[in-house]
Amino acid sequence: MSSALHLVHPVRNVSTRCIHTSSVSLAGGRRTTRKGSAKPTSSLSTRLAKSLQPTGKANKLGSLHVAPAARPSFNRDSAPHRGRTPKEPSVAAPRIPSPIPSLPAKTQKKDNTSRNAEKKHLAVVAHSERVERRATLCKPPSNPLEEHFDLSTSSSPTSALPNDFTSPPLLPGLLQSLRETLGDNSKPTGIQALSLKHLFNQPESEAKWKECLLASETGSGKSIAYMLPLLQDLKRTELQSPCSSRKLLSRSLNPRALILAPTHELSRQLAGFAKKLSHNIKLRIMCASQANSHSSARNSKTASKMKSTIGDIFDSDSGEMTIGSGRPPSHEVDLLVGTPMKLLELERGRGWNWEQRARERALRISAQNAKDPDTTQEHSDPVRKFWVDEPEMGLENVEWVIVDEADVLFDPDFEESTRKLLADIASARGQPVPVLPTSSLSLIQDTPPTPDSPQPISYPFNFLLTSATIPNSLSNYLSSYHPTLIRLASPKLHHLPSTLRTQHAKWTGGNKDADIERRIRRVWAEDALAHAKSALLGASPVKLSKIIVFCNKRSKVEQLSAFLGSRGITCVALTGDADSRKRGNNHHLDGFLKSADLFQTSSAAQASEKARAPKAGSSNPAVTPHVLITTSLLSRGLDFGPEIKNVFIVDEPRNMIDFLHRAGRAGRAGEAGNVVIFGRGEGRGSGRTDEMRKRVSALVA
Ligand SMILES: Nc1ncnc2c1ncn2[C@@H]1O[C@H](COP(=O)(O)OP(=O)(O)OP(=O)(O)O)[C@@H](O)[C@H]1O
Repeated sequence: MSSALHLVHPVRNVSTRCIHTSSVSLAGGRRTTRKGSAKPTSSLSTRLAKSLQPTGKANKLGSLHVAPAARPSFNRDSAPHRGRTPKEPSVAAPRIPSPIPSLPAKTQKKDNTSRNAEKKHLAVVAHSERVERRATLCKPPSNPLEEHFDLSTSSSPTSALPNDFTSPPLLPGLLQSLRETLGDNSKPTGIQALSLKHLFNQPESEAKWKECLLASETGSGKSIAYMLPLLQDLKRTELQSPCSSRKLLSRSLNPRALILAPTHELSRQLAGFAKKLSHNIKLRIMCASQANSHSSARNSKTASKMKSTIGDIFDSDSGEMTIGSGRPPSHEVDLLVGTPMKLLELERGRGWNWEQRARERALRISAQNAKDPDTTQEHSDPVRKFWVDEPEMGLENVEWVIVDEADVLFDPDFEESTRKLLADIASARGQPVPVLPTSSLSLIQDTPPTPDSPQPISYPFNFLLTSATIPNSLSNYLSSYHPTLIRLASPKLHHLPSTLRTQHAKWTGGNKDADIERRIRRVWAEDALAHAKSALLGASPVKLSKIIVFCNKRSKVEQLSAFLGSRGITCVALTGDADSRKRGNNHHLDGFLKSADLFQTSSAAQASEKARAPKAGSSNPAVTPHVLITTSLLSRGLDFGPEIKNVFIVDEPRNMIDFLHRAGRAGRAGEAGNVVIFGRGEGRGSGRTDEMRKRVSALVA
């Protein structure tokens, strides 16, 4: 290949010039301007052929000497479109002397030898063009995703990976729960096999603690990949050190492991999943994720849930936790799941940051007043009554921290809380680490270390991060501060799941909401057809698909929901501040989330089991919501059920990371799914749609 190209390139340059005689300067020939405006005495190929005539010198085809590639004098596109500014300034190419002086054209007669040479030359040119075309087609396109993803995170070697959950041996109870959840014949996915191989052994180096990043495409089972080593280790250490030998701790809650997640919904789902997996090994799992409700003890659903979990440290009437009672907790919590903010509140005390928030607010207002003195605002905080309380959680026992959706928790919105919490755990365990100034993470560049380079951070606990997307900022942060961290990545990282089909839908130019409605009805019409076919074949019935529609703005979510409602399509519309999110459970997503009842008490589970039994109208989209409209809020980590076969992306996502997570709510765990991307077919905005299409195709596995 390479030798062919060596031969080809000089010829290709000549041939290109040969084709565009209208626009180039010919090496050693007359300079032509535009087609027809000059009369070259012979074509370039003819003259080249002439130059190849055997002259007794070593100018045979095998050692073709062609003038080095001369830069075209102006852009190819500029000549036929007169009046347009050429993209590049027109620079006259230097006249390059022909390697062989050509014979005067008038006096030269074409004899047989020269005709043969010309034929040979034309064959070479044609061949070189073919090779060139093929090379262009085979060349990998420059990846349009480079600006978002760290594409250097290569997949981990997949040789000699366990292909069964029994190797290395899982605790029998854990294996049993896993089989109850996934089925008897389930096999580990790629990322789970990597986890089984690397996270079940003690670290080989002197370091006591594991540091690892688990990265694989959406829906590939990362939760199990980190929960198995975590739950197994928690149980193993519990068996090795019975309760009686543990330290008496002053706080009510003293978890041994934390899972951090960006939303309450995800925290609840993860806690439920961990609970199900640890059912047989009897670990105590708790979700600290109260919803975004007003901070008041009375409203706290978390408190009542905690109460039922850890009994007598709660006031039986008010549902409040009894703080500072001096009594050791009657039950310990092994694993606590929550958002970084919620966990900080438990650890530092509710309202720990209100003073700081008030200061920041005062600064913001005075800056605003300085800018616009006419609209002077009050500097002092309005009188607000918060329920401020003492810390409730101790971190001394924490031996595992899992950062789920790590790229979000280390992005500017979350990084401060995440790093504060990690630093607090390290301090509580007697090994303080420096806390970086806010927002410095995103500025870290992947540059060689210098004396001023950041010092690596070594946390005194097992530190696992996981995500389906590794942006450059996270990758650089990890390289700088956690250089020894192991990166385990699946081969399909930064690709859409292979079972997910992408479709592009064009706006008709009229009412966009009506376009969306039409597309929804088209999905259901296809379901009805498939159902009719399967009924004919006696196969199992096909259910009406459920659809998630992703918008960018709250107002759009509300407007679309109202429109579809008026057209007889009942929807669940969910935005960040929706009241339904304040209830402290995931019931607002019932019918969409997979196993939404996992973490409920048994009576609640029975109730929802009853509620899930097919009812009259349950397949009627006018009665039971089959469409969930939301923003990127729900695009992260949530495991939607297999009924979610379609994701509609109606507003262009902020970036391709966002796109990948939105699309990844369907096509999970090997289920088939479709992602429909809406965009303009022509006119204004169609350029962006084309760009999007290009980027999406780069994500298709
Ligand atoms: N080995 C397996 N065999 C079959 N199903 C599995 C297996 N592992 C996980 N699953 C199922 O796959 C689904 C997706 O798993 P999970 O939510 O952990 O994916 P994820 O990689 O964390 O996705 P995301 O990146 O969106 O957070 C779950 O319903 C889970 O039960």
